[in-house]
Amino acid sequence: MILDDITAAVAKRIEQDKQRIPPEEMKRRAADVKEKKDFPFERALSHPGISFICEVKRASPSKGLIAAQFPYMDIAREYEAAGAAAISVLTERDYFQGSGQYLQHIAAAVATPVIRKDFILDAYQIYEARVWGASAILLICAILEDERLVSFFHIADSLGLSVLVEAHDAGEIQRAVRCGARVIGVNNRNLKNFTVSLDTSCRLRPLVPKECLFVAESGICTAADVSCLQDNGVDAVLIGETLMRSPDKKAMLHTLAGGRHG
Ligand SMILES: O=P(O)(O)OC[C@@H](O)[C@@H](O)c1c[nH]c2ccccc12
Repeated sequence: MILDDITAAVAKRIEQDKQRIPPEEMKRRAADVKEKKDFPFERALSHPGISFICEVKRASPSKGLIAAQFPYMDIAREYEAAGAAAISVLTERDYFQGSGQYLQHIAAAVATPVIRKDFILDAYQIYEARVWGASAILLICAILEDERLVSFFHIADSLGLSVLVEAHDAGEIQRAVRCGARVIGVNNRNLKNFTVSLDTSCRLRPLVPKECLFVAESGICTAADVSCLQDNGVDAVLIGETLMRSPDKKAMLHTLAGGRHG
């Protein structure tokens, strides 16, 4: 299964990274980061109306190479200028052609909160995210048992990092709520077989308490998709491919927002 292949590759990378910067050193560097810990990611998504999390993604296992040209700094600045509430940066190297460097450079250049999009399997990656300047991380229920989900949530929280907890079915939503998540995302893409259905978000929305922010992720292509999700009580949408393939990202974001944005 693809998810197992990805997590195996990520686990290997983590071990290599720990050789370069040992865990104790990474932890120390994270503690030294001076920025305020006031959860800007959550604040940005709390604004009235639907918020857009725009993703910087070069490739994916389901779509292959998405952006042959990848001027990631220009892309991030364009998202910011277009009014993105947050910017998601893929940092997974083997399957998404991402990099921690992309995140580090982008977070240093924009005021918009940045979320580290990766397969977090080890607390080391959470300290790394803080060192790189992220405001939030993704935790995926499907790859973390409860014990790690809870402990990673608390580590991130104590560092001032917001956590987007990703679920794909009712059981995972329950686990996300129980771990204390304040932001819950439903991935419309099934990571086991890559099928996409926006109905997944709409079906699961009522299972998430009103106090939580709800993010619909993946497969969002049109203004009709966005307005349908908004009608179903979604607070924010996470959009990658549609924006990455669009030569004029600002115009595309405006279109997706039904002309009400940017
Ligand atoms: O490109 P899309 O279909 O708009 O999807 C964006 C985002 O939701 C997707 O990249 C994603 C959602 N959850 C993930 C977990 C890991 C890697 C990637 C993802």
